[in-house]
Amino acid sequence: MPTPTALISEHLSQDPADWLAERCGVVRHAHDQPGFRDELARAEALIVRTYTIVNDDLLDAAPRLRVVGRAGVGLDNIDLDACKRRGIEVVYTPDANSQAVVEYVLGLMLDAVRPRADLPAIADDGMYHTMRKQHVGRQLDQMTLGILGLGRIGKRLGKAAHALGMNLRVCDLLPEADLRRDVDYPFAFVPLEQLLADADVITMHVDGRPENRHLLDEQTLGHLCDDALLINAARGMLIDQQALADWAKAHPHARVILDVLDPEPPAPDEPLRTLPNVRILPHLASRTDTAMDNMSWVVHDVWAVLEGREPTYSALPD
Ligand SMILES: NC(=O)C1=CN([C@@H]2O[C@H](COP(=O)(O)OP(=O)(O)OC[C@H]3O[C@@H](n4cnc5c(N)ncnc54)[C@H](O)[C@@H]3O)[C@@H](O)[C@H]2O)C=CC1
Ligand SMILES: O=C(O)C(=O)COP(=O)(O)O
Repeated sequence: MPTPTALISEHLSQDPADWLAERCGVVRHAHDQPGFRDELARAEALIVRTYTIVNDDLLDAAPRLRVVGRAGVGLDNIDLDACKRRGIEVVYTPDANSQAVVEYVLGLMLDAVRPRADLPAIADDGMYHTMRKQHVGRQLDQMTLGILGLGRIGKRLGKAAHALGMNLRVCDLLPEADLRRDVDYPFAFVPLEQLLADADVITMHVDGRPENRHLLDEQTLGHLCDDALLINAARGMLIDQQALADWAKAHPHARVILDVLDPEPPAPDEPLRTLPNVRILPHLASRTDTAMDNMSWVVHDVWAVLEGREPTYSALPD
């Protein structure tokens, strides 16, 4: 076969990129830089992460494309139907960053109930004793965790949270029996509204399918406890941000941690930016060296498709 070209439009670790370059042409060109469409016109493979929007408009400019590799998990930036219609395979890396997300969310929870990282250095003995009086935290084993979405990430997080003694509530679209088959720890399976009402900490791990847009809106947010801690490290589009800002303003004892927003980065006038009980983080959940490498090995499946072999992980239904 003539040597195909793979176009890499976002970060990819060096070793996987080198591995692919030993097999085919590799071009790195950022999706938001001039000249991207010219490279796209020559590419048989496109390797993306979160921010390259693969829709009809992009695919119209990619007549030779045979495979899109998503280095990562979320597929909401890729129009799977459009790819399928054109016979373009989509491959991705399920579970490549689950552990990174779990450790990140656990860290956020631990720090929220008992802050350590931001404590000032001890200046004198008076401050030493004052700090001991002031900094009394809470324990996770006294809390209920609501996991919205018991998929790959949610299941691992549930295991860790159970090991720490947390009481678990779970909401998922899948049948309860299917979920229980995959986990060996106890949880209560509840509807969304009950999960929001019962939990001290709510963590979101559902996917960004279009129907999930504004899953948390003014109505559903109204079920949260006044002092809830809400963490979203899944997708920004899951939450109506104006409704969340209104809710956070009205509930000063509640806290919100958002690793993801819609759009990213958030608009300069995004109301959530200025609220003292809202913390915005720049989509960091998957950013460990291990997870970034794991995701980048999507090149294995990209190359499999280019060679006419079955990929290990196809994002397209048969
Ligand atoms: N912030 C970050 O860096 C990262 C974010 N993510 C996001 O996390 C999402 C979840 O990842 P995985 O656990 O691997 O996905 P998954 O597909 O294994 O799990 C998603 C679960 O959510 C459930 N679900 C979907 N819609 C629902 C709804 N409306 N109500 C209740 N349950 C619902 C599904 O049935 C499934 O069990 C990804 O789709 C991605 O968007 C993933 C990795 C890193
Ligand atoms: O895998 C996912 O869904 C992610 O959100 C990972 O984010 P990234 O593409 O590594 O910035």
